[in-house]
Amino acid sequence: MSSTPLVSVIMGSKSDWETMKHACDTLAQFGIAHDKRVCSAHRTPEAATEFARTAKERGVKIIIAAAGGAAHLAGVVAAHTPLPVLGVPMKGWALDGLDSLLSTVQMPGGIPVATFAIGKAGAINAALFAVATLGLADAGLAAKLDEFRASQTEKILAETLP
Ligand SMILES: Nc1c(C(=O)O)ncn1[C@@H]1O[C@H](COP(=O)(O)O)[C@@H](O)[C@H]1O
Repeated sequence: MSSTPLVSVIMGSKSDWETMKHACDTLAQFGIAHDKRVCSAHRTPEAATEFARTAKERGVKIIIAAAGGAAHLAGVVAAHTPLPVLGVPMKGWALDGLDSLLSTVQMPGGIPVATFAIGKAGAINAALFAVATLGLADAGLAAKLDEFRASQTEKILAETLP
C-alpha cells in the first residue's frame, strides 16, 4: 500500500509470514493502508524499540504484533507506545503455540496487549478488529465491515453437508 500506513504489522521472524500474510490480506481486502516488517524484541531489540517509539508520530493508529515461543514482541512494543497493540501468538514448536499465547496475553496490569487466537484465525481476527476500530471514525469502512459480515453469514447459511 502506498499511502501512510494506518496499521503496522510486525512479526518476530520471517517464518511467521505464512500466518501473518492472512492479516495483511484482510487489511488489503478492506483497503486499509498498512506496512509490514520483521522485528524482534530479542534479536533486534534496538530496532523494535525504535519502531514502537516512533510509530505514533509516523501516523500509525494500530499495531499488530505477532511472535512465537517466548513471544515478548507485542508486550515490549506496547511498553514503548500508547497505540493499541494487537498480539497474535504463532503456532509451532514443542508447545504448539500455547507458550506464544501465554507469553502474549499475560501482561502486567497497566500495559495492555489485546491478544487473539493462535495462528491464522488470530491473524485474520486481529485485522478485522483493526477494521472495526478504524470504522468507528470512518462510516465507509464500517459499512464495508457490515457487508463482509452479512456475506459471511449468507455463505455459512448456504452451506450443505454431504
Ligand atoms: N518470539 C519471538 C521474538 C520476540 O518476541 O521478540 N522474536 C522472534 N520470536 C519468534 O521466534 C520464532 C522462531 O523464529 P525463527 O523461525 O526465525 O527461528 C518465531 O515465531 C518468532 O516470532
